Amino acid sequence: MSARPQGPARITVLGAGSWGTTFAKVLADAAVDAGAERTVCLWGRDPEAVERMARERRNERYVPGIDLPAALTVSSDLSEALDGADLVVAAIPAQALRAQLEIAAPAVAPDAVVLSLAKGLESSTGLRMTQVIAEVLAEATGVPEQDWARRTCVLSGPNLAMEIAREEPTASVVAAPEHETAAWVARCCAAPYFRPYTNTDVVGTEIGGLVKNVIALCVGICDGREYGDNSKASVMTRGLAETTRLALALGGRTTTLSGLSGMGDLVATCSSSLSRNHTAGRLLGAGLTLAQVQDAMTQTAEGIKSAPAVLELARRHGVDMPITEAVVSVLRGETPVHELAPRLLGRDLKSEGNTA
Ligand SMILES: NC(=O)C1=CN([C@@H]2O[C@H](COP(=O)(O)OP(=O)(O)OC[C@H]3O[C@@H](n4cnc5c(N)ncnc54)[C@H](O)[C@@H]3O)[C@@H](O)[C@H]2O)C=CC1
Ligand SMILES: O=C(CO)COP(=O)(O)O
Repeated sequence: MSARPQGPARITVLGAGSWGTTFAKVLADAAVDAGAERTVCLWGRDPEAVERMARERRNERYVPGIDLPAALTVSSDLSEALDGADLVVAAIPAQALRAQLEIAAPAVAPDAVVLSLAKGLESSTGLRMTQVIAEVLAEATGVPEQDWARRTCVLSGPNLAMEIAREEPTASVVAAPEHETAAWVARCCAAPYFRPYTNTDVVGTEIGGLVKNVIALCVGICDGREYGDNSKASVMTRGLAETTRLALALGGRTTTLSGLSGMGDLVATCSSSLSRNHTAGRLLGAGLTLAQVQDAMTQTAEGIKSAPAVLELARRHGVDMPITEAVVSVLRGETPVHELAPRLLGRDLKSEGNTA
């Protein structure tokens, strides 16, 4: 692929929830900071909500109290939003991405770079989001899937949207199959309060981001049961071990999992009351049923839908993921939350030596 434009570029963010809105702000602030001729458009599917955003210059539902940058435009018209976009950012929840992208695909330029922000597996196929994106765009445009795969990247890291919206200092990772692509995308989103690192490990970066949601559900359950820090640190550490096993089996790298998009994101999500996955777990741990938790949640907790797909993927690759397995069993109503700890601690002792 040739170098992406150093000069003018048009960026479109699809999805005006908490992360899409926040990341659009990052991109717009980054362009102003760099003095670059980049335009950033945020697309949302609800025309009324988008009109309100345009009028009030805020997205009060998802990022309350945050002013949108003057340079950011908003639209609910897909063709207008995507017209001429060099970089298309997908900030749509994992289970909705395929259907939405199928609608958007005819308006996506055949040489665009696509960046996925979602942290989930598609439950019907077990595919990662970069795989879904390449598959859908190949089907719609006739450009071969491997060409889209080369231009499809992921951004992941300890990135709780609300903290970034408040411009609290944060680091992240952009992973792309080719370093040049990752570096271009990183330049597009490097803002005074947001520092992207780059790598070429798309698989490891995606797996770290999506499995930590499942581990955060388990840590949330510990909080709901009022267990202390030993329990939570044990789940986080062993959670990282099983995440790393899965990532390596799929071709990811250990260094990715010990970095920002592995350990970094796990620590942030499992420690924060801002995390929707942690919150969902805490409510389960406090005794709510899954249906009650889902009713109580107003934003996406990806781990709930992704957990069974993660387990299925792990089984297909012969990877042992006991925490994920236990969380899935709780979600299916097979293991009551008070039996989660005995289930995990009562497993056969193995001679794992210093790998633990
Ligand atoms: N909020 C956060 O702190 C972070 C979220 N993420 C990931 O970003 C992805 C998006 O999540 P959030 O923005 O947080 O979710 P959210 O729950 O805040 O918002 C979801 C947005 O997606 C829209 N949406 C839902 N279904 C849609 C469809 N079929 N077509 C178009 N739009 C649709 C909703 O209208 C809403 O605007 C998730 O995969 C999440 O794991 C990643 C890092 C940080
Ligand atoms: O991915 C996130 C932080 O990096 C956000 O986590 P939640 O989706 O659990 O809020």
